[in-house]
Amino acid sequence: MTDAFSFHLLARDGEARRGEISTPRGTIRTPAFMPVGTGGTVKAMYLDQVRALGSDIILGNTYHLMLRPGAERVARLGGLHEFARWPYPILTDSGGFQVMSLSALRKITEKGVTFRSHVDGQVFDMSPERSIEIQGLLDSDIQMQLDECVALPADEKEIARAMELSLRWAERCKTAFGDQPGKAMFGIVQGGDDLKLRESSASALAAMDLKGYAVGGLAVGEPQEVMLEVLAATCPALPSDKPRYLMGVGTPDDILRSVERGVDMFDCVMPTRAGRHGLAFTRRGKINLKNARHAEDPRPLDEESDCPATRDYSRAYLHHLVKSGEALGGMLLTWNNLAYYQGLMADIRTAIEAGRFAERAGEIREEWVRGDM
Ligand SMILES: CNc1nc2cc3c(=O)[nH]c(N)nc3c(CCc3ccccc3)c2[nH]1
Repeated sequence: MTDAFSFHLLARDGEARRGEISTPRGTIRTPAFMPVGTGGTVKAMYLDQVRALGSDIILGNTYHLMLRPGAERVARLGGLHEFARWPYPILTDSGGFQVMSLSALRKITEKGVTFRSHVDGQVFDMSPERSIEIQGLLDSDIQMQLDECVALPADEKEIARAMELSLRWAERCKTAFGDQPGKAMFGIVQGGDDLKLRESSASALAAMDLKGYAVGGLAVGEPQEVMLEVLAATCPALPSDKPRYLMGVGTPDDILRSVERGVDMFDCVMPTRAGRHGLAFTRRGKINLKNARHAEDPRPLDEESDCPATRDYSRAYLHHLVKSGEALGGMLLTWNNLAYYQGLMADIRTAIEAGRFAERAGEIREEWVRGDM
């Protein structure tokens, strides 16, 4: 255990990196998938199951927690780790993205964002300083700067305005965060699909000498090739000795292609949300358990898995649970999906260590399309 926050590169394979982030609350093996635990819970899971699947870190959400139960209340109850009984690292978002996607009446000025809560209509002001204060009250280990993520398509002037505002907010967040050895504040690269703006955002953030860097403004509906182009232009402009976090990404294929371009950390609601909607990720591709073809299929999702949800329950039973809206359906499929995602990340980490990431990625993709026997 250590009292500092540090990133160590253990191996490289092309642009793909195998690393480790050491924090006082534990080590994060990268490339890492971070399950989304928005309100202090990973939906339909017990956190000790989440841990047992190999999750080194989960995400919390400033926007949701500040509205309910309130950041000061969580602090009075000992912080988010105590509140949710998760003693390992937590990363929290700054709230700006959620304001733009969830709240009504939102106004952005130099000072910050003003918004009306989607819970009870109460109006809130959130400045970069207040966002960092809230993340501190939550006792978050990795805190994100407040930023403005513009919805694409947008014109170049609008993208530039939001990118430059986000840089000024990064400076203010860095000042507000100050010097907290065991914690980190990450900057967020913006710039839409404009590669020049992306490069200037990344370079300006790199000059701030932050402990980590996120690539924001993506996974907002753009085609995969646009995301990949942005990554190819952005990652090289970021320091190679700091972690890179691609926000909101993604499908298994997105993750493989982003690791290939130098990304270390990922978050996505896909495995948990899809699980609650009857969708199972397997190494032979996706299976929609709502489909009637599973009604009498006695096979488990994957007999070779060591996850009980994947190995011990028939597709017929999962189909029945999903069709009848039983809570256990979402629980078992969420368990399966997180097991699949964490298994994929472990597979990726091993392949990079062995210098065979490209080959392994090809084998993984090939198995998806070979389809389900
Ligand atoms: C799904 N796609 C997606 N694209 C994103 C872009 C941004 C962005 O440009 N700026 C910020 N601050 N966050 C973003 C997020 C939210 C990620 C998150 C969710 C929950 C907890 C912790 C973190 C995004 N998510």
